[in-house]
Amino acid sequence: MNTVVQKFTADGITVVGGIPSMTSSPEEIADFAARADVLTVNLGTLDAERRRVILRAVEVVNAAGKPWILDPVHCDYSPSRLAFAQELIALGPTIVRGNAAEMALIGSTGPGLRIQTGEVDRIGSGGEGVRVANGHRWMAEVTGTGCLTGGVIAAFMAVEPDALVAAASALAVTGVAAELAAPLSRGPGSFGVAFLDALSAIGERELLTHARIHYDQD
Ligand SMILES: Nc1ncnc2c1ncn2[C@@H]1O[C@H](COP(=O)(O)OP(=O)(O)O)[C@@H](O)[C@H]1O
Ligand SMILES: Cc1ncsc1CCOP(=O)(O)O
Ligand SMILES: [Mg+2]
Repeated sequence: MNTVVQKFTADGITVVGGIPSMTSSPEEIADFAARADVLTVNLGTLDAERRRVILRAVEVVNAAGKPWILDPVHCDYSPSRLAFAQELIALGPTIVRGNAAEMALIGSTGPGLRIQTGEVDRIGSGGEGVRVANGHRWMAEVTGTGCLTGGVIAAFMAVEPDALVAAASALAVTGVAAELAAPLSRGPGSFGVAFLDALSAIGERELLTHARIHYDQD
């Protein structure tokens, strides 16, 4: 996980019932990855040590056959980061999630499920896939909503083996939480707090009435 939005992302995972750990030390990463149900690899504040730690974590979860998600944060600003993201994609992430600018450069995600978030989230590529149309524009004005969304998808992957179902559910839950939080907020600052409150309180009734999930087929 990057160093910028660790707390916000950890809170998002916690309120949906997960147990987050932002571990990045070489001495500990193998033990934490071995214990985890799912790994999130977030490239937001990449450095030489983080690269080594990420490769070790991926090695451990791949050997155990556990799912992992890659967030290629800001790979559109650095050829070196983009190359590392491609190196990781060759190692077989279950999901790659990024914003439109990042995913435009990432291109193919191989067998990994591709997710492009934005005003409408697009899960899958080609003719078949799912669109989730929930969310609020203030999500784009709070740093870390993409990272948090990736963390919530990871939490759902820990309990739902079908990556597409896990991702569509997680994106609907975060998007509906944002829609419920916005009318209670004065702007992006209070929205960030209200969003965590809504995410912790959201239930079946809110989802059934607000979720906008569309399934596209060729
Ligand atoms: N204009 C928007 N309207 C509704 N939801 C949005 C909007 N922009 C982003 N989101 C939501 O915010 C979250 C982060 O998406 P995005 O901004 O694409 O990622 P990142 O923060 O990595 O750039 C996603 O859950 C997405 O659905
Ligand atoms: C600003 C920033 N710089 C390095 S990581 C990061 C957070 C990015 O978060 P998000 O992509 O979810 O807005
Ligand atoms: Mg991002």
